[in-house]
Amino acid sequence: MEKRKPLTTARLKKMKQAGEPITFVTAYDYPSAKLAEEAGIDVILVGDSLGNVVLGYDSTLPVTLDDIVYHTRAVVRGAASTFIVADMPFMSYHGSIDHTLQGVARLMQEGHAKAVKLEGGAEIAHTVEAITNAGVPVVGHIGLTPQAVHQIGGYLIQGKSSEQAQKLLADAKALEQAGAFAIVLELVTEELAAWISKELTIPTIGIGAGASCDGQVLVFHDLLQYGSAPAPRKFVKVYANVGETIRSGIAQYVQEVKARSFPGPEHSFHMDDEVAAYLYGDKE
Ligand SMILES: Nc1nc(=O)c2c([nH]1)NC[C@@H]1CN(c3ccc(C(=O)N[C@@H](CCC(=O)O)C(=O)O)cc3)CN21
Ligand SMILES: CC(C)C(=O)C(=O)O
Repeated sequence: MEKRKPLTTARLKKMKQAGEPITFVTAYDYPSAKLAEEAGIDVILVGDSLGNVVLGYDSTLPVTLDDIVYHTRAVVRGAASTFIVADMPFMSYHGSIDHTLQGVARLMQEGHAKAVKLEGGAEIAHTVEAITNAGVPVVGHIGLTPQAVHQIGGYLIQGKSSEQAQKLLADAKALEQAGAFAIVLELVTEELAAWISKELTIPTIGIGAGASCDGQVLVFHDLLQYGSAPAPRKFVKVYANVGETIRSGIAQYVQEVKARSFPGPEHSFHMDDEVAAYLYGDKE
């Protein structure tokens, strides 16, 4: 495969200016990251959707900083040439700035991420600014912010009214002003995403936000139907059915072991004939 130039935050801004779509996908371990890199993805996000799709929780709230560090390390080993963003988990950036920066430091120094992502708008702009001032690139995330699911009252589309839409635009601008180099727009209308994308100089990365965003992001397990993810949501397109491939592969293995057709002679190791003959008592 052709070697690509390493991606930078400056290059992402140029891609927006040039109208070149930016591709993000989540990944959480070595093989998924390696495959994403080989497939030519621009950016890998070690999202806290980890909690849902890999750890089996029913929300992202139980995910810890340790979880993200551990998985980010594995992703970096699998995709050493890809720009990797690590999610700041629930409650890891709402205490003191010192506490927040300690968490950011762990994601960068132990996880080897190149950037971090935080959910929230104008109310966290000062935090985004402090992280940026420490030399760490930040991705914002507005619209549906799953860490606030209990406040929002569900995984609902955001920004449908004109007041909400104006607030989300103001949030996006506050994040840009605070130094964010990209903003994820999650589950907002296509119209609002188009408006925000036009008003910002930094790229917008949409998930359930329509085609006018500067880039797109999907959860690995959703687009590949890998594992126990529920029926695909409206904003997901299924590109492969890895879960079915895995299930049928294991089912065939089970069936062949039960039938004693695996392992076959070609999978087995053998002694020299004389040694075998000796052991079987054919000693004369
Ligand atoms: N597997 C997975 N994929 C994701 O995209 C994802 C996660 N997990 N976990 C963290 C958040 C939660 N997300 C979600 C979860 C549910 C809906 C959902 O059910 N949406 C409805 C629309 C709701 C409405 O009409 O307002 C849908 O049908 O798409 C959307 C995003 C996105 N993120
Ligand atoms: C869905 C994406 C944007 C995310 O935040 C995650 O994977 O946690």
